[in-house]
Amino acid sequence: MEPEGERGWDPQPGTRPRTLPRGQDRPSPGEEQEGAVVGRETRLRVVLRVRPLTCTETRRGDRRVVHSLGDGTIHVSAARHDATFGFSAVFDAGASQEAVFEGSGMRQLVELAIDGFSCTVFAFGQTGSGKTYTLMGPLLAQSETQPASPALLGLMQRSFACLLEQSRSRGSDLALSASYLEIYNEQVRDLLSPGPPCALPLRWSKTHGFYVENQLSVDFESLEAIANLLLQGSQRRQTSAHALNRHSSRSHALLTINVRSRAPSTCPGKQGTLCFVDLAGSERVKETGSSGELSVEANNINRSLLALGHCISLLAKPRGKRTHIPYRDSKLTRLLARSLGGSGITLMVACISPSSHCLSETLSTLHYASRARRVTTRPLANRVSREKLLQTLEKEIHALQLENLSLRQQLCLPRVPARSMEMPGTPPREGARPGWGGRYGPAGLRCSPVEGQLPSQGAPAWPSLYGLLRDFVVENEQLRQPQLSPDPSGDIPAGPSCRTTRSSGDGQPLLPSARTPHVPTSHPTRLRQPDTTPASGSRLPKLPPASSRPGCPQCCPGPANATVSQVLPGPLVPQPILPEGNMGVLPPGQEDSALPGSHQLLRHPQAPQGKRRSRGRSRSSTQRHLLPQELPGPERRPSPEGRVIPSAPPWPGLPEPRAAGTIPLLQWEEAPEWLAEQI
Ligand SMILES: Nc1ncnc2c1ncn2[C@@H]1O[C@H](COP(=O)(O)OP(=O)(O)OP(=O)(O)O)[C@@H](O)[C@H]1O
Repeated sequence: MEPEGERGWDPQPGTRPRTLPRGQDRPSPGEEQEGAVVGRETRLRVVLRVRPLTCTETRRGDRRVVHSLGDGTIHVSAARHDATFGFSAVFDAGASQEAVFEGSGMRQLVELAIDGFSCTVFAFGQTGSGKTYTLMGPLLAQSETQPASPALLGLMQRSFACLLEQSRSRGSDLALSASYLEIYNEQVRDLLSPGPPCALPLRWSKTHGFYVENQLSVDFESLEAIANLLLQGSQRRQTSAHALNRHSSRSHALLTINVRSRAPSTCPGKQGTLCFVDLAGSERVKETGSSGELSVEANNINRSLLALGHCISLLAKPRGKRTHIPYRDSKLTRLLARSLGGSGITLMVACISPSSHCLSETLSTLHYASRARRVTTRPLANRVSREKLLQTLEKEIHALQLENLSLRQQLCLPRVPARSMEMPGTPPREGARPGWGGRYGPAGLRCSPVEGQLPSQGAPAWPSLYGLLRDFVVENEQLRQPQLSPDPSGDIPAGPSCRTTRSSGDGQPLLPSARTPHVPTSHPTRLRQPDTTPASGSRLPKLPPASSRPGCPQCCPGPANATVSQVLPGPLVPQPILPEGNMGVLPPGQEDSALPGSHQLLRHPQAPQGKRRSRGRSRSSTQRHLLPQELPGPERRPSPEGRVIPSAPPWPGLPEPRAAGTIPLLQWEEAPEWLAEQI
């Protein structure tokens, strides 16, 4: 029995890292986060899973050389090897998937992610040792013919279910999104974006460490949606058959769930992540019979695992004696930097085969895992304060103004319409129609701060900032439409209120079931616009401000909801996907302001552009958005194939209160008249 404290972060309720009051126990500069911190030195938790002997191993007459002794210890007995290893938990060949989920502490990890921590679980071991099976169940093998039996579902699916269940039972309103990438031959590739895989840049920022630029994030609200994302992303992952595994993963895969709580305006919001890392297995080319491309892959896999092992050995030393940790030696170690040595909470699942044939690899995994148990992190919960959110919104507005201006220049339109460049708080000019300032300022809702100023306590600027932001986004969308997808029918060129998904038949079968329902062309949100062709010849349909779009009484939940959900392309809050080590995800809470250009969320360059879907947040819906590059210079835009389409606005978690009479909520029949008036 190992002493208390040697078991890694304890999965028992009540002994989890505590959240301290703000300002107490300040973290080191690189780790500074908004709001509460924990910062207590916490060991990685390492559990071991032994898979059963495979048919091939049994046929070959291999002997079992590992035996669980109970109480977290395992004994290896072979001719020249006799050793015992201790772990936080050991799951023998007979252990069910459920037992692994419950016994590994995975459930507690999910709760910690909801509490705002950056949590990581990664599986490692030799090829064919059961890593993918432990994390995902027999996902790929069975999906071709039939779905996996519920009893075989892995840690991932069980965690998704637990997350959604917890979210419901706590009554908390969680915004969930997922990103999924692989590191294949030292290239980081997005598994959720459509089209052929292309390498994404892995960058570093002084304040936020390593992050993947332009990674796609997909919102989800149901188990079915996230399970589909997992399945379809995994089908895009590189796999091959070799002598030891018919479905061998040739890349390291990182699936990250961002958990953002929509806290009331008075409290800071929590932003946690839950990252699943399915490492490719180490392999001896002689054993697997790999040659050609397979052996190149094997070399890259082994090299990155070696780099990981090296980092772990150095991290296992006491903090005071640690030298430089060479995270930069591989993409994998860069992305895991935060989980291993930073402020995350990490669970490692070591997987081994019991076969005598795999003895040396098994011993190597066991030594590796034992070392990892000495690694410590200082978990920090991520909080985002109102002030930070306001700053983000202001940056966002500024960026949108610039983008708007640039689009107008490209379209040879009048430089700036008076209303669109007014900042909240700017007094209206004599005789001018109420513009942004008028609609959202004193006469409308509440005063917003001028740039660089934070609102004083009790005078919240959110609604006006959100409204302003949203209107800029809508206007940008309108400006982009004529350039990007002229619609010869004269209909609104698929504005943000009528999104459709790329159908599975258009050569981009990605994630069909994970999306919001298609909005039929007859849906009232699909407005017809008067012809507003400008002198340049481009069509420039004008839409009413976002807030005034009529809702559909049949399928939109309510006026406020309808207004918001039909117009805006993005989800609630900026969802950058960068991280420092933690699976390529920036420490939540730092993301937004951290990244150059991350103030603006863009839909994926390759996203469908012809039609768009309604943003109704149906239970099984997903929305996709992407971290931008810097604004808005043409040289930073993706190629025509992957051009930047309208920015998805950051949508704060709080429902925006609209002052009665400021922006009319119209019945559908009243819309044309109101539109005409506006135009
Ligand atoms: N606990 C288990 N119970 C039953 N079958 C298992 C178990 N673990 C693994 N297997 C089976 O062993 C085979 C190899 O498993 P898996 O693909 O998960 O290995 P892996 O470690 O991910 O390999 P690679 O590194 O090559 O991707 C699969 O056929 C899987 O179904």
